[in-house]
Amino acid sequence: MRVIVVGYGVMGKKVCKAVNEDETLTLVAVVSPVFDETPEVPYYTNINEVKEEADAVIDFSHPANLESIMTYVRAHKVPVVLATTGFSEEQLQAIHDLAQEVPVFQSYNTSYGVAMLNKMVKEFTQDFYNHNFDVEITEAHHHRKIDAPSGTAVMLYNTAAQSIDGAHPVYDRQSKHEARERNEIGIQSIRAGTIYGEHTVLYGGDDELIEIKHTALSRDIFAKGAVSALKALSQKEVGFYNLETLYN
Ligand SMILES: NC(=O)C1=CN([C@@H]2O[C@H](COP(=O)(O)OP(=O)(O)OC[C@H]3O[C@@H](n4cnc5c(N)ncnc54)[C@H](OP(=O)(O)O)[C@@H]3O)[C@@H](O)[C@H]2O)C=CC1
Ligand SMILES: O=C(O)C1=N[C@H](C(=O)O)C[C@H](O)C1
Repeated sequence: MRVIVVGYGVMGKKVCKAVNEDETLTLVAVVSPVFDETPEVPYYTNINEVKEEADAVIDFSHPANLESIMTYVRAHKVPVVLATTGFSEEQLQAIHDLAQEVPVFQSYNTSYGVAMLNKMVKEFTQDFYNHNFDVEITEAHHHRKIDAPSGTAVMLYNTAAQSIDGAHPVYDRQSKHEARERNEIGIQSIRAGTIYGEHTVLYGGDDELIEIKHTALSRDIFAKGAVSALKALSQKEVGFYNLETLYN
């Protein structure tokens, strides 16, 4: 399968390496507004200018690229893995609309461990909540990260919120000065140093706490997860897939 990688930042470069290491995949071009080093394959600032033939696209870049990526995959009828974070509600709707035309995989985290964490949150939140536990989410990332909360924290919030009537996120306690409501889910972001990504879901009850935490020890988990997702996606019909539905 011939692959275009959109994004040539920290993750884009990792994904190029993961594509090159897979004997069933060929990297044909990379796309980024700026190249701080010269890629070994043809490179472009806009995906719609790519001249090489391609069978799939992987995106680890910025939400500003979504429209041009959608134009490309619609025109070429190829599957796309969208791993960028920070999409708006309108963009997420547009991604679901796109999935009526081509196979689309979208996930704010492509690691196996976070998929399992999300599964646990789906399974346990209702019971904890019914037993008067509060739910709080904390995420920590490197100081380069521009979006907050992290996409993964948004995903974990959405999963937990399914089990809590009237759930709503609270990002800022400093302007509130009120005791927390039962059905709120606090989401806190830390940005420091070179942290690859940490996500903790805290269930806090009377005199007891349970924390479920995922720590990324390398970015390879995201790059390899995206490559695996692409390979699985290439076998799928047109539609929308995430980590919960792709491997079923
Ligand atoms: N789903 C997952 O598992 C994971 C997702 N991510 C997400 O992947 C994305 C990339 O992360 P990372 O590689 O660390 O980030 P980097 O900042 O290192 O790279 C971002 C890439 O996007 C480009 N870009 C930045 N701003 C714009 C813009 N306004 N318009 C067009 N292109 C732009 C950058 O170009 P330039 O160099 O010129 O700025 C670069 O090519 C983020 O959204 C991150 O949250 C990260 C890890 C795992
Ligand atoms: O920007 C990052 O680095 C990461 N972003 C993703 C997110 O926003 O959840 C996934 C991972 O935690 C790394």
